[in-house]
Amino acid sequence: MSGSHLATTAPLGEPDAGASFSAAERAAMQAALAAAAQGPRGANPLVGAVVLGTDGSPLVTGYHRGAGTAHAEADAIAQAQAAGLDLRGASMVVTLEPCNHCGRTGPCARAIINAGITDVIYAIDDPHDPAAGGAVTLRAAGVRVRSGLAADAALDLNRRWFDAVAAKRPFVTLHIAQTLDSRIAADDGTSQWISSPESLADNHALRGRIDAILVGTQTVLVDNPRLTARNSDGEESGKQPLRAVMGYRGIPEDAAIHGADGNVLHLATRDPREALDQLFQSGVRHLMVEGGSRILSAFLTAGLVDELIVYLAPTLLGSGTPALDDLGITTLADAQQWEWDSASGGAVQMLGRDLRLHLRPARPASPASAPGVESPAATSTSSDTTPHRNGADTAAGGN
Ligand SMILES: NC(=O)C1=CN([C@@H]2O[C@H](COP(=O)(O)OP(=O)(O)OC[C@H]3O[C@@H](n4cnc5c(N)ncnc54)[C@H](OP(=O)(O)O)[C@@H]3O)[C@@H](O)[C@H]2O)C=CC1
Ligand SMILES: Nc1c(N[C@@H]2O[C@H](COP(=O)(O)O)[C@@H](O)[C@H]2O)[nH]c(=O)[nH]c1=O
Repeated sequence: MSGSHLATTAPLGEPDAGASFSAAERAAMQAALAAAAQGPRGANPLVGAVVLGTDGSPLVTGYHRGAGTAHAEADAIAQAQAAGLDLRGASMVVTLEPCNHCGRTGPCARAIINAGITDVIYAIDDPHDPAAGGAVTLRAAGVRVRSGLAADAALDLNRRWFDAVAAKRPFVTLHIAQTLDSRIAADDGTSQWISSPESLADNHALRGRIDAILVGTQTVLVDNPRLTARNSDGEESGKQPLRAVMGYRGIPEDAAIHGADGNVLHLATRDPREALDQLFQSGVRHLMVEGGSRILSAFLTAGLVDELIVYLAPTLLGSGTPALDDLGITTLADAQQWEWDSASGGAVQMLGRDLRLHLRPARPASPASAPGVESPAATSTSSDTTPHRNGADTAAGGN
């Protein structure tokens, strides 16, 4: 999965047209998809894996917990080894083709072979060059490999991640900490704090997982923020994100954002795509856009937001800075549509007195999806052998 950084335009491979799957394998794939959804969205795709014993019964379930941690397959194998299970002759059901590269956590194809697993069933291809994919390595070692099971669901789980990688830009999480009446600051510019301590802790945990955090120049001038990841004692904790500021105006020399490490990037642009390009070139694969309203709106208008986290406080201001500026929408038909994202902690969480709302862009509407018109996509269950993504909008990924 750390191979997400290796973008390519190679199309995903075709599913195994003739592959058939047992009821136990189908059930295991559903469990693997559910496990995958427990991971955090970000630089790597969500991936889950279930190991089945020789009698088809599930032995262990693993999933990927984010960049730098064990891949789903390695997580499952480690659990099995910790439990003293012998995996020789076992099957592995996984939501993405096992990786074949040595990232930070070692190639999963090799780990599967070493564990003695003899059957691998995966949903969709690792969109790296297929010739370099884990399936090739597994088959060469005599492992029986089948793919295409629940391909639609597996693709949908990470669809915005696939899009981001194809576009060679970071995965973008948007943060809004707002009042019930959609204000992110009061009329006099005060805003600390609208969020509950629990929401702030959640936000700091997120800051510790991302590669970079971005605000507008106005937020730097008004708030003089540090933008570090800190623990409940206010101390910097763990990995710190690159701090990025977007806008033409310069950053004051004495601004707190410089910090002790000076790990700050001034993006002298008002173009979100240009900002993302510069961040991508700096190695950023997961960006959190923190605000303020004009920056949030610029990314939303450009369609460059993959995940939305709204901390909603039961507070009213009546006036002040609105969460969002103009999105260029003048009629309801052009409204942006979002859907609740049940992955990565769920769609709605209570954080102290706040609600944490988690959303992702709705799937593009098809003409048949108007009210009263039954959409085949909405009514059919996920096909097990539908074609994988077509090559046009796919790129790198990998597990
Ligand atoms: N509650 C919350 O979650 C948060 C609240 N805030 C609050 O938000 C307020 C600031 O919000 P806001 O005034 O909207 O300022 P922003 O922080 O969004 O910064 C706006 C500035 O960014 C530059 N800029 C860069 N790209 C664009 C673009 N595409 N469109 C417009 N401007 C761009 C412009 O400055 P330039 O002339 O330099 O180009 C512009 O003046 C503060 O009061 C702060 O406290 C901020 C973050 C989070
Ligand atoms: N007011 C507000 C937020 N404000 C954001 O936090 C920044 C301050 O960061 P720091 O200096 O590191 O503590 C500020 O500039 C703005 O980006 N965030 C939230 O989660 N909830 C809130 O109520």
